[in-house]
Amino acid sequence: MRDNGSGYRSGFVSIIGRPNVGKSTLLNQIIGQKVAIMSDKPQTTRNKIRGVYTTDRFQIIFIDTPGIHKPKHRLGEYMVEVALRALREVEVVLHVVDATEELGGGEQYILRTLKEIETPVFLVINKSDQVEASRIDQIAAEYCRYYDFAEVVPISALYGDNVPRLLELVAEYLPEGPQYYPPEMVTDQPERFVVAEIIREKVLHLTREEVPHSVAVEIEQLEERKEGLVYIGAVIYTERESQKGILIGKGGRMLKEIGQAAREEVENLLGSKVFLDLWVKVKKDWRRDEIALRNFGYDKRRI
Ligand SMILES: Nc1nc2c(ncn2[C@@H]2O[C@H](COP(=O)(O)OP(=O)(O)OP(=O)(O)O)[C@@H](O)[C@H]2O)c(=O)[nH]1
Repeated sequence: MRDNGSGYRSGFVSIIGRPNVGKSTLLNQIIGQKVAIMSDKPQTTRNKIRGVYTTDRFQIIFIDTPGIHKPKHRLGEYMVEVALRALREVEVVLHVVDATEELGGGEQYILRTLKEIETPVFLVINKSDQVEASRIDQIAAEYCRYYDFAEVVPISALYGDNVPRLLELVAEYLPEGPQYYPPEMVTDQPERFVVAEIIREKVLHLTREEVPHSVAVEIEQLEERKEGLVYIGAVIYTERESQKGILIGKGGRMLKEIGQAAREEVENLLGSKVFLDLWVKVKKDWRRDEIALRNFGYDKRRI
């Protein structure tokens, strides 16, 4: 770890934006490996650090902060407050918008709410590969009518266009600080954890209602069996027998679908063929069980 005073800069950055604007794609482009899990269901991410980007001059730690959504009920208002508090604690907020979408009411709500924080907010206009260059200026002007952005940066998260420039700009806003994490570390989530998250993501995508949030995944084994083939033994835990039934599905169809989708993605992550051995077990009320929570990686002491 470097000391203060060396000119080294470091700090925490949050990526926010409406669903589907490309937040996960951006993070993956920056970190260069799949670390963020993508899902269309809220509260997918339970762990805080999503990625670390290190150079010899600066280190940016991307952390997860809840997004701002128009509250539909009292709890919603509370959640907006939680989100704002989190955004006040970072050095820079990257507000990602989709260049192919019109600036709608949901977006205006976010921009109004952001006025309650002092943190510098960048307008990151994503999917610039999809529109004419002249359109970018129009979009920038439209958004800047609602909010005084610290910087406006058009990018293509998918192709990486202008992403290095974005990172350099972020670095200018970071205070002098230590290198919190070793340079080779891109996430505080070990490989097993990322694999477990991928499986959990598939469960979230493919199941409904009460099942998703009662699920935890444990990787019991992850080892290279022979050249280019990795064996992974994983258990999906649920809280009730009925949920187990849903996860397995008729004739095992659901479990097969989950396994297939997860396997393809894990193969991309690990860069090798994968044999994914997936099991479903019931661990009654695991969410209220401290030891089970710790075993699944939700350790309060590490947060
Ligand atoms: N053409 C183009 N497509 C992009 C770009 N960035 C993201 N996408 C696509 O947009 C879709 C949504 O991207 P995600 O990264 O999942 O979006 P997100 O904001 O993380 O979405 P949520 O997890 O729902 O909040 C995906 O199909 C991406 O491939 C881009 O720069 N150009």
